Amino acid sequence: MNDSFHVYDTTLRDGAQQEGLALSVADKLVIARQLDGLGVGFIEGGWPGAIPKDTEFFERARTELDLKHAQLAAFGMTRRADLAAADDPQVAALRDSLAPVVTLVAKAHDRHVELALRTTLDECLAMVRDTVEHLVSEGRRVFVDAEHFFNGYQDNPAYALEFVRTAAEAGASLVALCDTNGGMLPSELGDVVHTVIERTGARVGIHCHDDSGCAVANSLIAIEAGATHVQGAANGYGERTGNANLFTIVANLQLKKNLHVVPDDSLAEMTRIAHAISEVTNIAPHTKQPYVGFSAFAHKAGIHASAVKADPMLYQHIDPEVVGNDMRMLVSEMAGRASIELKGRELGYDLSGDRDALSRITEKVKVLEAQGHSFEAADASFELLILDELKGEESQRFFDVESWRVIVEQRQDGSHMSEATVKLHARGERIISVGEGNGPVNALDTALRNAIGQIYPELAELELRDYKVRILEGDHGSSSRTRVLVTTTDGRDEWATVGVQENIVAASWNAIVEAVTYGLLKLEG
Ligand SMILES: CC(=O)SCCNC(=O)CCNC(=O)[C@H](O)C(C)(C)COP(=O)(O)OP(=O)(O)OC[C@H]1O[C@@H](n2cnc3c(N)ncnc32)[C@H](O)[C@@H]1OP(=O)(O)O
Ligand SMILES: CC(=O)C(=O)O
Repeated sequence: MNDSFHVYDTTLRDGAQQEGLALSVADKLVIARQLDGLGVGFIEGGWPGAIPKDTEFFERARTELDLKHAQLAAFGMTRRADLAAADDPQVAALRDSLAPVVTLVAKAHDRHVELALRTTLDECLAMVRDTVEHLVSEGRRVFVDAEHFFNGYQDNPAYALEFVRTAAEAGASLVALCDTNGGMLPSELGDVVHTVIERTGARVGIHCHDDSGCAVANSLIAIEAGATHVQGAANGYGERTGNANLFTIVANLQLKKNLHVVPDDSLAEMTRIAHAISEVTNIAPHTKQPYVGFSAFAHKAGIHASAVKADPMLYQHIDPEVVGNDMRMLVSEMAGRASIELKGRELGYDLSGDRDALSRITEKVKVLEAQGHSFEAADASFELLILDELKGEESQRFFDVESWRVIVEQRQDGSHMSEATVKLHARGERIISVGEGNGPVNALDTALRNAIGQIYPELAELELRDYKVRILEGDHGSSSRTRVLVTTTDGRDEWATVGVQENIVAASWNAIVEAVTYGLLKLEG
């Protein structure tokens, strides 16, 4: 571990303070392994003694975690006022967690000492001193989180500075200055960090919250001002608007500030790690998250695509591969020929030599988007459109639909049932099939699959995974156009198709027919 600069992760403690986030001990162990894979120096596991799951986490970590890079830190408060550190059960729990590092939180803002702790500034400093000395004498490395440091410094700089000196003199390896309320702006925060280092000589870290939207910027400016330890949480998790996003900080330091804070090959795993952690937290990944978001390198505007075709770096601040992400082209009404060419390449079609086909596809996309289609989230429909242009519609028709109909029935017990009939022609046969379902779309899907399943039994593998409806032109009420997006899977891959019609069932039918056509094309190889 590089001790001259620390990346300290607080996902399992401060990140877990996020509304809607509840981690089991098993979840915490999985996340710790992912963070260790990223190469962070410290993982704050939680607050043993205060939260039973966190006590268990540290117990299980001893046998179940084999960390390669990180050391575990146990978080907790200093001794209570008027209690010896050695006699305080909370302090004992930190010691007994056997974590090599203990991070103590203490109040660096005089107003908090008076109103929340209801003690004197001298007693609060003594609480810091005694607890640090006790834990250091027990062989622990101690970090101190100076809670509300920046607001404290604004109100009473003498006390805030004395707080830092006291912690350092007692043996704390560093004092992390916390923007607990998250309201600081970069220039002011940077000046304070600089002054603290100059006036105390202590090793200083930074811990920021994002209430002013500046947590990452504040962390970076603190590091420029001399902080050598940065705290943050995966995906920016945390109470209120969250903690500083550790992934953004790490990528910025490594790629923009030339600070080698994690191994290069681990940085290339960052997108995967960010998404793996989202899976565990069960919080959908933030698509616009810098560096690791699904949209972080997605290009939509035609002008951008035409420049990206010449050199992707004309519209990207880094090569996405460095952080394990991908560049993506989005096809929409904003596409130009370059967007279509690049998207085609992404899907495995070389359209570069066929300017006419590119123009026709671009035009078709614009017309269909104007009618309500959205190809951005329906790659499979776009691919069928390319194939129509390249091979002709006939070549990819596995079946011709003669007609379909569906009824919805409410029964005496209040339950609903739908029944669909589909008539189609495939391989020279006329097939009539019926399907039942809990709704009209389900019934139609079943009827279609029953019909062509007789000829293409492979179709049994396909499954409707997701179904989204959007009413377009809302001012027309029930006569508005409807866009349906359907996601289908064959158990290995997923693909999305789109259907647009005035009638919601017809829109769904179109999306399903495209989904099945695409599925058959895939199965055909
Ligand atoms: C900025 C941050 O995010 S800090 C981390 C905050 N995280 C958490 O609070 C999560 C875990 N917390 C808990 O489980 C509980 O709050 C506990 C176990 C710590 C304390 O629970 P309780 O004893 O019931 O006290 P309660 O939560 O009501 O109040 C906190 C007490 O700690 C005291 N306290 C707060 N900060 C500190 C500190 N840094 N050092 C010493 N005492 C402190 C308060 O004065 C208050 O004392 P009181 O009980 O005499 O009024
Ligand atoms: C310690 C901490 O989480 C804070 O002050 O924000």
